Amino acid sequence: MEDFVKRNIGLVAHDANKKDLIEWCLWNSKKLIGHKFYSTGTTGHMILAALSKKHPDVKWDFTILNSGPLGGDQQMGSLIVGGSIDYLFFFTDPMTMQPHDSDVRALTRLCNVENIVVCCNRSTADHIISSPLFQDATYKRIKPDFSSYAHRFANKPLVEEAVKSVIEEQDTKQTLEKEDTPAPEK
Ligand SMILES: O=C(CO)COP(=O)(O)O
Repeated sequence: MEDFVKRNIGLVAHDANKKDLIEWCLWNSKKLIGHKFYSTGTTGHMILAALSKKHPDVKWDFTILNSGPLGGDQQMGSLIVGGSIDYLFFFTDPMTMQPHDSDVRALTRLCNVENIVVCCNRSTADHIISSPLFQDATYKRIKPDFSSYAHRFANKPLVEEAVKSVIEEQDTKQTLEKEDTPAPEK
C-alpha cells in the first residue's frame, strides 16, 4: 500500500452551497480521514458535526476560523500565504452577492499568488480528490517567484531617488503653505 500523504485542506462554502460541501465531505469521508482541515466558522462546525456523526471513532483535526464575513476568509488567506494550506475547496455561490465580496476575491486571488490547488465547485472537487496527485508525495507545487516584485525598491540609488523626491515635494508644499498664510496682525 502507498504511504499516506497528509494534506492541509481548506474547506469553505457560501450558505447556498453548504449542503453541497457537507454531502461531498460525507461522500469522500474515507478519503478525508487523517488529513488536517482549516475551515471558516459556520462551514467548519457543520462539516465537523457531519463527519463526527458518520465516523464517531475518528479524531478529526479541524481548525475552525472566524465566520467568513467576520474575517474568516482573510484568516484563510493569511494561512495560504504562510504556506499552511495545500488545497482549498471553496464552494462559491454564483447567484448571490456576498457582503464580504472583497474578502472572497482576495482569498481566491491569494490561491493564485501561492499556486495552491483551489476549486469552487463540486465537479472540480471530485476530480481533485480522485487525482493520483492527491496522494503523490513526489508532487511539489511550483511556488511562484515574486522576489523581483518584492525587492523592486531594493536598488539603493532608486530608493534614495524616491525618498529625495518625496522630501522635495513636501518642502515645496510647506513653502507654498507658508506663502499662503496671512501675515499676523500687529
Ligand atoms: O462566507 C463564507 C465564505 O466567503 C463562509 O463563511 P462561513 O463558513 O462562516 O459561513
